[in-house]
Amino acid sequence: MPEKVAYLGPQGTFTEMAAKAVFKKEELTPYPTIPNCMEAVNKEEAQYAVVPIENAIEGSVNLTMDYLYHKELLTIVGEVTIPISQHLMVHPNRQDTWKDIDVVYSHPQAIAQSHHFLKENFPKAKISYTNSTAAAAEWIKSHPEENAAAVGNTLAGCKYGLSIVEQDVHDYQNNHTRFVILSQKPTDFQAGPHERYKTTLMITLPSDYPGALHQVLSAFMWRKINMSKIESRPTKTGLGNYFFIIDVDMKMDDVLLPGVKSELEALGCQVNIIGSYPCYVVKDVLKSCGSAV
Ligand SMILES: O=C(O)C(=O)C[C@]1(C(=O)O)C=C[C@@H](O)C=C1
Repeated sequence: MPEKVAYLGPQGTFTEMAAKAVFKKEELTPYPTIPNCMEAVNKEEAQYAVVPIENAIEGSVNLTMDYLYHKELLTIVGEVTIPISQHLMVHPNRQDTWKDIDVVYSHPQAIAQSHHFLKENFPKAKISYTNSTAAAAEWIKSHPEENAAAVGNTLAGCKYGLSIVEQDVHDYQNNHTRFVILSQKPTDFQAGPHERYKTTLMITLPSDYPGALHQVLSAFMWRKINMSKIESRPTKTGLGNYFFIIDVDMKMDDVLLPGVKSELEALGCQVNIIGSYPCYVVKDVLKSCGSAV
């Protein structure tokens, strides 16, 4: 039976590009928001969800992090990293007058990645946030009367018949986003050759005391486990209360990571291992229409 995969839509998002790298096109179903994608898996409407988790310029996608911790107890079964190029796109009617636009639509991550470009070129334009870059492109297509542009990718430009008037408007090169594949239960997800394995832990400290974080880190350090990411997020229970998200460069094993977990639990920490998964890296994404539409 084919899988059903919920991804942040509509068609033409970066998330769709990431999802297509590991799933068949027919398996993909767009959902309007990141929480909707995650809920779809929890309600068993879909077996998997693909959602963004971190961008190289703007950092973590907090909505995904927070939903994983506070709302939807899902497992990360895979990761896909793709290159990100943001373009400025207008309705074809505005191809020659785009320099006069007074509204720019896009997802907050895309706007933040293109902040300097927008400030330099459209200092007076109003910024209007959408649930995704493709939602911005779809809006421009259906509102030719608006003097507006969208920031998004080539796939969306092609799908919604927009004119790309300025390419690569993101402020820093080497722009990449990591996406996670989520499922209800750990599964042995495989989609061809992967680059490496990672394991993600969410750790809540019992209370704030001197050296607490140092103790947590030392449980990894003396076992020589390499961390590829550590980040704190508020537990939403009061100022100064955080949980930590830690990615380590290894597959779940029977000795080292269970050892870390018991050591930290003995210190009063709450430790959730939210996935041990293969990481896929996509080198090239769509650069011109052709197969996109
Ligand atoms: O809006 C999209 O196209 C998305 O897939 C979301 C998203 C994100 O949330 O980071 C994905 C990649 C880009 O960094 C910009 C936006």
